[in-house]
Amino acid sequence: MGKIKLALIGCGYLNEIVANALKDGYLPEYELIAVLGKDSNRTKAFAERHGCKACADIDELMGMKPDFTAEAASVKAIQEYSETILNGGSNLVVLSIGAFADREFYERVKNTAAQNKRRVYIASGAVGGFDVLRTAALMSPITASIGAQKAPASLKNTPLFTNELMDITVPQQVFSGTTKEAIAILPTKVNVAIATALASAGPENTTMNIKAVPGFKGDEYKIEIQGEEVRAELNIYSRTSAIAAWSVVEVLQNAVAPIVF
Ligand SMILES: NC(=O)C1=CN([C@@H]2O[C@H](COP(=O)(O)OP(=O)(O)OC[C@H]3O[C@@H](n4cnc5c(N)ncnc54)[C@H](OP(=O)(O)O)[C@@H]3O)[C@@H](O)[C@H]2O)C=CC1
Ligand SMILES: O=C([O-])CC(=O)C(=O)O
Repeated sequence: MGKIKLALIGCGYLNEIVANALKDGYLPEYELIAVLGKDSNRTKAFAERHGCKACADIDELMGMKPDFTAEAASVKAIQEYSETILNGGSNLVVLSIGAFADREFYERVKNTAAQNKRRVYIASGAVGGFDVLRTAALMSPITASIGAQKAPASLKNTPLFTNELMDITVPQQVFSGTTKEAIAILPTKVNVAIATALASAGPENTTMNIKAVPGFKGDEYKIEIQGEEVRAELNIYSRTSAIAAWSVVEVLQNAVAPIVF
């Protein structure tokens, strides 16, 4: 039997890790066939490094008939391409989960996947524990929250950044609200919050707070849920966002594994 055809959307930091993991033998069932980026030179360079086709647009990518398409690009990419990917007969692995904060879009993508007998896989990204969140939410209504610690500099080029943040000497809360409000202002920083919310109390009902912590390196998330019988607290620290790429590798392994987690 031939290998499962994998296409990638995004040719940046995370998909470089995914493509290297494939090269290093973590995904022996798959072959990388194509990549779609934004900048054509970067896309071509990535394709050359990894021995696959550089595609200029989503139609060219889908023309390669991928079985799985893994996204590490942007919320906009998921908004623009998801339905084309599913209608084209590919499963979809998503990291820019923030796109699904929009209920109507989420339902549309869900229906498109079902109609095409394909699946959308929500990668655990920089957090995890979605199994326990989903299980608890089945048993009773739950409350859910996610707290994030980030370095002040990591908030640059976002509405939460002020120059004063670079001089703080104690942690400072910079955001408090719902996960839906958080992703609207931080589309590249809190996809984890929407993934957590979709697995628990929903984007409108899951609360989020973000603290800027001086001298902090990496990201730390604390997820807390409370149901009638189940309480869970999950703390996930990652020094870099590489964990998100490896979570895609884990999804791809799980999708073809005889024993499924
Ligand atoms: N769920 C999670 O836990 C996490 C999710 N993420 C998400 O993953 C995304 C990728 O992260 P990372 O690899 O570090 O980012 P990079 O900026 O390194 O790479 C992003 C890549 O996607 C490409 N891209 C962006 N928009 C589009 C588009 N519309 N169509 C095609 N290609 C596109 C970029 O192209 P170009 O180079 O031309 O700009 C670039 O190649 C982030 O934007 C973030 O939203 C990140 C970390 C954790
Ligand atoms: O890397 C992280 O910690 C999380 C992130 O960017 C996201 O959720 O979009």
